[in-house]
Amino acid sequence: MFSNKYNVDGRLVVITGGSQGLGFALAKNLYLKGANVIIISRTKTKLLNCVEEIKKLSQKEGQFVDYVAADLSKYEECERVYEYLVSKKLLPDDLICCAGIAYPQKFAKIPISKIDEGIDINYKTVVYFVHAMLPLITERVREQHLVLCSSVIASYAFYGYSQYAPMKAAVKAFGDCMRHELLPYGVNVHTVFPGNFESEGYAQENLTKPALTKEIEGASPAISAEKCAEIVVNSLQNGSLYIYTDFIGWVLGSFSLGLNPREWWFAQIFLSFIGSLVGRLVDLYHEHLIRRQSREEAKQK
Ligand SMILES: NC(=O)C1=CN([C@@H]2O[C@H](COP(=O)(O)OP(=O)(O)OC[C@H]3O[C@@H](n4cnc5c(N)ncnc54)[C@H](OP(=O)(O)O)[C@@H]3O)[C@@H](O)[C@H]2O)C=CC1
Ligand SMILES: CCCCCCCCCCCCCCCC(=O)[C@@H](N)CO
Repeated sequence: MFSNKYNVDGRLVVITGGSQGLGFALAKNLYLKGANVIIISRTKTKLLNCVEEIKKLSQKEGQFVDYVAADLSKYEECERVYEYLVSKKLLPDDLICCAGIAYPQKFAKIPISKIDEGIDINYKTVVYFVHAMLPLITERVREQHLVLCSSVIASYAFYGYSQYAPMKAAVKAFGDCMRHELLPYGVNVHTVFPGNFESEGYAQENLTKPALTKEIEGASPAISAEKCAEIVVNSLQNGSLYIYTDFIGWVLGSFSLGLNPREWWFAQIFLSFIGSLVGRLVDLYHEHLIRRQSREEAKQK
């Protein structure tokens, strides 16, 4: 119906988790390309600093940047964002959901509060926020982009990510449902499957991340948040529905194609064949690492 390409200039983009990491990098990237942006997160002081920094990148007269401080894991706060937009007569063109958190640790060592936090921040901020925004999204048929942040972990869940991987798989599934349901309204639903990138959240998660988890995910060296944002925006401009930010993420996504959106048809189909042949061997290698570690731990006792 509408082009699935993304023309940034003059659009109004609302970014959740926009006060740091990927969300903030995306806000700066899009603002530099002429978009108007509204960033949302819980901490007002951080948001105020971000707005000041973004303003310095202004490209033209009247370009707009604003913030809303809200905890989007609470539905009333999502409704407050909706009311703010309506009261200011702001109709977003695009929504980017970046809020997320990981607490990598052996499951037995994860307090229930961290499991709740994983559900709240990775999942509820997405479904509650999109639900509250629906009246604006479905108001009339027009080109819109809904961008959800999942993770490579949704293609391959492994040791240490029990608090996080299920939520990112849920975000992927939610995006797939929305791609169908919002199609009649001109909404392109894009799901991002980032590999590791540097951010405040990434630094925090590394404090609890087991050595084995670090070893397995070493295949995805952290890139800068700015680089990650640039890849995401380029992919949006190319019309990609599933967006990968590094090679290993693209390979793992190709290994699990199923009925998913795909590009480079032959390359990805070839890889999905390779994946069905050798994928289990990769996992068996990781099982070997786990057994080796538990033997070493047993020796030390
Ligand atoms: N960094 C990485 O290696 C990877 C990250 N990802 C995903 O990419 C996304 C961005 O990651 P990253 O930049 O590292 O994240 P950060 O942890 O650095 O930033 C998270 C942002 O979300 C906001 N936020 C947290 N909770 C809420 C809430 N309840 N309501 C509103 N805003 C909230 C935070 O601000 P405040 O605390 O003030 O609310 C902050 O702005 C996340 O979804 C993450 O899971 C995926 C793959 C790899
Ligand atoms: C031939 C194929 C070999 C495959 C080897 C498997 C390697 C797995 C790499 C997965 C990297 C996961 C990065 C995302 C982590 C994330 O989301 C957190 N950092 C959250 O912030």
